[in-house]
Amino acid sequence: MEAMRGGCSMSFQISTSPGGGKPNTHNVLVLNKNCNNPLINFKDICHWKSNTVTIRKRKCNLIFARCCEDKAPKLESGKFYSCLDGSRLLKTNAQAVTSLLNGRCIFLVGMMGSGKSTVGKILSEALGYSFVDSDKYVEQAVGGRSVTQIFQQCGESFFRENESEALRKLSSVPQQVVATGGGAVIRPINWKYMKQGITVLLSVPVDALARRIAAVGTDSRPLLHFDSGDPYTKAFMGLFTLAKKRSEAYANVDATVSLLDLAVNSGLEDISDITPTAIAIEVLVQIEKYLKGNSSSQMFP
Ligand SMILES: Nc1ncnc2c1ncn2[C@@H]1O[C@H](COP(=O)(O)OP(=O)(O)OP(=O)(O)O)[C@@H](O)[C@H]1O
Ligand SMILES: O=C(O)C1=C[C@@H](O)[C@@H](O)[C@H](O)C1
Repeated sequence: MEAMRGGCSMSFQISTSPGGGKPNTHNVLVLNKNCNNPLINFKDICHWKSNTVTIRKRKCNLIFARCCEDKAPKLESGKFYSCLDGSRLLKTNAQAVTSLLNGRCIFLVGMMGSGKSTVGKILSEALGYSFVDSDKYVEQAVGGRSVTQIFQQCGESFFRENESEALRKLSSVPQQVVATGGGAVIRPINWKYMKQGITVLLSVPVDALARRIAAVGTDSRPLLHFDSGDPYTKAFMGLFTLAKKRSEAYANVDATVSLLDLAVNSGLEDISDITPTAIAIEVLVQIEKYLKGNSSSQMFP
């Protein structure tokens, strides 16, 4: 029992059934993390066993404990990301993926507001990569005009030409995380450029996208400019139509991070409870899965 004292900040109920033939006891998995906020009162534990295991290349002390029924912690299983120290987990995952990437870029794709820039910045920092926002790259390339101004003054096809040119140039530079524009997926030539690296889709339900965009307004999103409706309705209507049109194009990605799946697997009811760091970690997990299952991983380019 001394080994646990001053130890566990995180605990996990892995079984709600009575444990090991002892009535009124529950099996509990405790992750020992050297902090002074135990979720289980040690006097409630009637039996325990400790084991060191490696989870995603990180050594953890797992303690399988059995405690009285009404004293079992009320946490649901699967809350790894919210419980573990996110930034350390991010670093560990980034280290594992860096060597597999061999300098290849990551192209984050997804609808407007899906979090490509927010998550991309976190990822780039963890990997020691540069971060580039393709919309901002285009804005600079055409003399500092905003995306909205480009759409209004020169039309969408002019913007798309410049977007393709930006992706062509970006695809020849190693070690970058690129947040692509939401519509980058619609031109086949862009896939040729993006496939020089690893493409990852951030899949977010339209309702959540509309809420995020409505919170900051639709001014900077020319494809969501409608005459009538409140900001949420305008955003929802436009995003719904675009998402439907683009669903096949988005399916070309190498890996997908679905916020709905992530919420379910983490035991969260609301996807807005998933932090950008947790999403960045999941991007790395999915990239690792993709690269390990893909024997054609080569050195950049
Ligand atoms: N995980 C998240 N939870 C809640 N809000 C988020 C999350 N990620 C991003 N946001 C918010 O959503 C909005 C859009 O995020 P961001 O700019 O990163 O998306 P994007 O995919 O790069 O958009 P665009 O393609 O239009 O540039 C921002 O206000 C951001 O703060
Ligand atoms: O979804 C889209 O087509 C767009 C998304 C933005 O990132 C910008 O690239 C532009 O507003 C168009």
